[in-house]
Amino acid sequence: MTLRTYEAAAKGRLPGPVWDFLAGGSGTESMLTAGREALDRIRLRPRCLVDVSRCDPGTELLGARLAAPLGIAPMAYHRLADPEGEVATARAAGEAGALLTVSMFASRTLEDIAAAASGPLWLQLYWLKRRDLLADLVHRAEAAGFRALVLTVDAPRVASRPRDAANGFAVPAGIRAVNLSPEVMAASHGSRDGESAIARHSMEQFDASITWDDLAWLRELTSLPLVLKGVLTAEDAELAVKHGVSGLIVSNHGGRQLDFATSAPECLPEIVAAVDGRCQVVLDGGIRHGADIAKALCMGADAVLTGRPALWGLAHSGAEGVAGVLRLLIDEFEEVMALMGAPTVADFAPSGVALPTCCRT
Ligand SMILES: Cc1cc2nc3c(=O)[nH]c(=O)nc-3n(C[C@H](O)[C@H](O)[C@H](O)COP(=O)(O)O)c2cc1C
Ligand SMILES: CC(C)CC(=O)C(=O)O
Repeated sequence: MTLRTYEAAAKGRLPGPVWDFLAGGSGTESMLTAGREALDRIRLRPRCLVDVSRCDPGTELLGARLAAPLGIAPMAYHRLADPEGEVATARAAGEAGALLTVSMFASRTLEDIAAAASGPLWLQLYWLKRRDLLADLVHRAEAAGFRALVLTVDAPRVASRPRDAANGFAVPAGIRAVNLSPEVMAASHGSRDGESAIARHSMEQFDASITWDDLAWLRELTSLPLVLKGVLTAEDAELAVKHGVSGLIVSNHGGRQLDFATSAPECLPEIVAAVDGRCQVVLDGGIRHGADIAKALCMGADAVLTGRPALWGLAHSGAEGVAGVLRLLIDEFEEVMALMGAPTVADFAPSGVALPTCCRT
């Protein structure tokens, strides 16, 4: 199996509009390829005659032990891909020793997901106008043993996504964001020609007025570490550190938000430099090979997240498929460690990559 096989199988199994929702991007879809192209242009600089008879891909992220610097990005509605949804994903992530970031729009309850998980869980949030619902989710996540909160900051609204608009995409009946009340999620359902219900829902329910000052409200609610997802500039990284965040996820939202943005791998070096070790940094978007993990680590990331490949695995064969996808990435990473002369994650340094000009600070 390769990731391509999982992808082809998922495409074959899922209804067209669901596939388009998973695979699609915003605007001209320029960002579906931009990050990938940047990653491909980064070349690895291996060292030789290093003892790599034992390679250990293990690491720690926000205090949690991981089998490799790898996690699953938050994605809404895993039940679109498999009836067990996030429960299957959590089992697989635990088995592989990978982090799972659960979307606020998960289609299984936080408690069921936590019961199936044997590895660390983070909860992702969009800032809803209904702060009482955010507070409730945060308290439930704490009680269920989630280890961190991820606030997605690149989506004051869901961007225009031509495929979803053309399909009049709506969340199918029978699949729900079960951690939120049906009234608040109603706009996500019910197809209308030429309009994405996901986008309509975000305009109705997301609070687009929040600013850095509002983070204090979230921080006072909980002692869980706060991670911001979607930061793409050194300026915002600096502000995030000043506001006491524990981590940043450098991300273009898988090409689904700002079209023509600088891509996440291009921004990573400037963000790592700005942060200067004051919080952890994770790269997200287009991670499709173990070598991508190595490249991210050399540029100073602590870990990476993969998104769509996990859903391809889930659509292919449920928990087994997700575990297969994670295993592929981790096995490839281990091989890259050996061939790079980097027996531990700490051995990946800036000298391990030749960066194209687009990725230089
Ligand atoms: C179907 C789908 C649903 C997503 N849902 C969310 C979400 O609920 N919250 C969020 O912060 N990001 C969401 N994302 C973005 C991912 O977290 C991640 O940034 C992106 O998928 C990474 O790129 P990749 O798919 O190329 O690995 C979603 C992405 C996809 C493909
Ligand atoms: C339900 C959506 C808001 C989930 C999302 O973030 C996405 O589709 O990119």
